[in-house]
Amino acid sequence: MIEVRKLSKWYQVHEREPGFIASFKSLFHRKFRTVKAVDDVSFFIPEGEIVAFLGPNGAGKTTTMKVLTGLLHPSDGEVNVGGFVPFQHKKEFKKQISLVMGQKSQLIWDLPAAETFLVNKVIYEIPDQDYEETLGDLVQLLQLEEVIRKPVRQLSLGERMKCELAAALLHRPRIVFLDEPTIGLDVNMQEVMRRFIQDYSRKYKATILLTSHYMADVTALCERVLVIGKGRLLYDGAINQLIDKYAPNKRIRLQLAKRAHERELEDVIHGMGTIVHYAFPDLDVDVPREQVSELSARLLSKLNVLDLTIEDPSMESVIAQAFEARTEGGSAGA
Ligand SMILES: Nc1ncnc2c1ncn2[C@@H]1O[C@H](COP(=O)(O)OP(=O)(O)OP(=O)(O)O)[C@@H](O)[C@H]1O
Repeated sequence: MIEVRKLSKWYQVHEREPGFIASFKSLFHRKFRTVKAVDDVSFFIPEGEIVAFLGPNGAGKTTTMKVLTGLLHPSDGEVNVGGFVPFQHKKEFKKQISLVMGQKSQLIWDLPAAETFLVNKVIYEIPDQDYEETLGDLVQLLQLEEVIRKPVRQLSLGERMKCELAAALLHRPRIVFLDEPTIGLDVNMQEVMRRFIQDYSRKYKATILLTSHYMADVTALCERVLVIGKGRLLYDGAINQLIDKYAPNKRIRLQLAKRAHERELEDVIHGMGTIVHYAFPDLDVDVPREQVSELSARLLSKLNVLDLTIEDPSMESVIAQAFEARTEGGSAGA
């Protein structure tokens, strides 16, 4: 469904030195530098799969998505999306895909979202009956009855993002690219979006490639992840294996009611975890995932605890570990 073979995308960046004279000279002698945003990347995503595309800032995720949606021409390599070559801009191709960018809006700011929906109906030539049916579904699933009648500028970020998704999915694309769809949303709204993305993929057998900096999005939606760093594909495989390999621990954070000596704490932890921070009343302990419940129970029974929370490592730290391991000489793939 999405086939990427040895894709590279380079940008030519104009190098300008600071200062007026240097700027003036650069009008006549332009210096360029090549940025390899995507470098020899290959992967295949079959129909109906939701895959996360992860990597630190500037890794090349958005550039890859732009090539896959036909917004950019590849510098090298081949790309096939749903049977089409994206940069040929075939009308049929546009009807099959959608790109949602959490930080960019396609909605018309001063009008209600319902008006943008009508514009999209015309652009994508959606038949009346399909339009009514899909719109009804989207409005119901995303609880948009009231929201789509207000001017977009009056909407909250969460309401606007729901409308962005609805606008992008009205033509029922079979392949959806989601660039940070939950960015800036509160925890409840992130959950609503995740459930919706999952339902949409199931209902329409849609293939989804998504980027997100939130670990919860990735673990809830995807079994497979692609990790990219400095334009190179570092990992392509199961998220569980990525986490087992690069994030084997969880962090238990405690607030103690009574001061305890560090030696006493070590006795309670009993080699099951490692104290990473202790400044009364706060205590942080890293523990292998499989021992989280046993150690939590032990800490609660042996210490005077006011509060206990269990945290996953951030996606950034998992990726940073994968990146370090790869630059020390690993290879992409589980
Ligand atoms: N239009 C452009 N001209 C020149 N360089 C660009 C352009 N767009 C992106 N780049 C560079 O290409 C590299 C990859 O950028 P890209 O936006 O694809 O990364 P990303 O993984 O999506 O990052 P983020 O998570 O910050 O969105 C970066 O070094 C960026 O500065």
